[in-house]
Amino acid sequence: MAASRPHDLDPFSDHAAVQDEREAIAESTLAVGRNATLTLGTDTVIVLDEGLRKATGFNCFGLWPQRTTSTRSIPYFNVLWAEIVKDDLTIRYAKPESKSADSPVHVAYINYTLDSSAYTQERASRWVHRLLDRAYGQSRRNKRIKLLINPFGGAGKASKLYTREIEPIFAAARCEVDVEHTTHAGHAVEICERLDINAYDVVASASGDGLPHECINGLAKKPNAAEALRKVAIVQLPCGSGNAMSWNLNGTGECSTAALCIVKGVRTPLDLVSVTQGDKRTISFLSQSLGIVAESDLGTENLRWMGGTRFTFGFLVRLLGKTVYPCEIAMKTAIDDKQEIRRHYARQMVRREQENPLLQSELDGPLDTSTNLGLPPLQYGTINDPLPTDAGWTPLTPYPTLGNFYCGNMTMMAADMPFFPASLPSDGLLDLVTIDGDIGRMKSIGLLLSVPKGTFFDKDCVNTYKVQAVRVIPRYGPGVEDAQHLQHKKKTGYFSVDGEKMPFEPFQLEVHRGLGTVLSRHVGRYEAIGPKGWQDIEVGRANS
Ligand SMILES: Nc1ncnc2c1ncn2[C@@H]1O[C@H](COP(=O)(O)OP(=O)(O)OP(=O)(O)O)[C@@H](O)[C@H]1O
Repeated sequence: MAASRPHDLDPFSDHAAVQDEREAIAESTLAVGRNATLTLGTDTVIVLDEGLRKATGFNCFGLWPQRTTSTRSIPYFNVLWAEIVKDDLTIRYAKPESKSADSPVHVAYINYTLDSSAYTQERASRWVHRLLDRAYGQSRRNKRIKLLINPFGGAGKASKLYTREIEPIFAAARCEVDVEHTTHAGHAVEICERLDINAYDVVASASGDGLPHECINGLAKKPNAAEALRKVAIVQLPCGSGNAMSWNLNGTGECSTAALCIVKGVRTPLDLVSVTQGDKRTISFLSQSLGIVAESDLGTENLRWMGGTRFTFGFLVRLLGKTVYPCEIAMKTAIDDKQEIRRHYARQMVRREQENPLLQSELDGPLDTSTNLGLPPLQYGTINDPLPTDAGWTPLTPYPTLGNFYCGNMTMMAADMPFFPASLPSDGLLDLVTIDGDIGRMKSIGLLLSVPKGTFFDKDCVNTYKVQAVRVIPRYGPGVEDAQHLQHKKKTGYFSVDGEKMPFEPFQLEVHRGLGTVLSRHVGRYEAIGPKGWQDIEVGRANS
């Protein structure tokens, strides 16, 4: 039989390769006691242990104990750490509390005593090495984390959530954590402005999206801002009400699962946006809104007692009132057609697949040293400069019946709120949506309901663009006489950046490709499904 032929007689057999493969298989399994083995599988560690086979009751005749399985598999993603101390091999892992996709996790472990022979110890130590290689892949081990807790975040629960759900995961993963509580608004900006960027890999905020926004702006104030934003990854442990950063990068609103995702997170460059107003430059990572979204959030602070429903309530009140927010808008547009936006998304996703095995240093690209590592200069000037006339800029155009101006740099604005399905972390483009405020009421309500269903992008009344820069001049609010004739003259206005209230005055946005760094579950993409139909678009692999 061919299978039993010695390999040296088989002209098609590569003896060395077969031998290597046999050794690899033998090396991947470790005997840990008389009745137990640990095997490095494709995606999981397989634990085969007769001791796991427990009697759990009796069969229908009540005679024989029923047996459970003697195997268990632990996904590499969930393995937090493995080590041998004296003769004890311990693997600590994050165990989901239920089978639901967004289940919280808690730390669990398996432990075996090895025989103390030099041979076993050496083999086991090699095996642990290989397990950790697989468990961490491209992700950095023993991350050094500066952890900021907003004690008022998440209705005051952030400190408790940290102690109960987050700290045990970081401790089990052997991360070095330096905790600091913020004592006032703007404290995270001060901490990050002073941060020693060589001492930490990550700044994590146990908070809503407000603290990550402050952290980015703190790093942006350093004289070596570009270097700091490149070196230190900004992440969120979801303790607020929206938690968009965590939903986009880790696909979870659970603190413990987010902690696991940070332990295993890979560095991903993130586009950041400069917002100029007057003489001030603010950096944004998530969204910029004017009109109905900004007002539903910032204009309903007096309704905080309503919890999360205050946003929907504010939205409906303004929709039903057909509120309009007249503005003048000029934009530097890159793509203004929905099918082209889908094609762009498909191309970028193919590119991500191809670049996945690349080293992180290659993914980041070279750092621009022409600015002495400070913030990049503004290519289109500030709001105070004359409107650029470069190709691609539209003239300043009146939008007399605008209902919503909404720019997004991430897909999800909160759980079940995929307002920007085509957004990508580092395509160098912002996703802009404009909607008229005078559309019919039924249409408006349908629009609101279409967001969680994922059909918002395809609605005819939703205008979508990919832009590099935008200038907006509100023509409503205090001191604007020409708003008088409008159906609902507004006494004031709201402009929101990353959910934070900004002065209500003209502004200009400019995106900086990959200026920031975050940790994500998958290299270079969000945990989102993308605009409907993008998978059906053929994009050439070679020229993608
Ligand atoms: N000790 C503190 N006292 C008062 N304000 C603080 C303190 N620490 C942080 N802040 C401010 O709280 C604001 C909101 O924080 P954050 O977004 O993290 O939490 P949240 O409001 O619970 O979440 P969400 O924005 O999702 O509702 C931030 O802008 C920050 O400046």
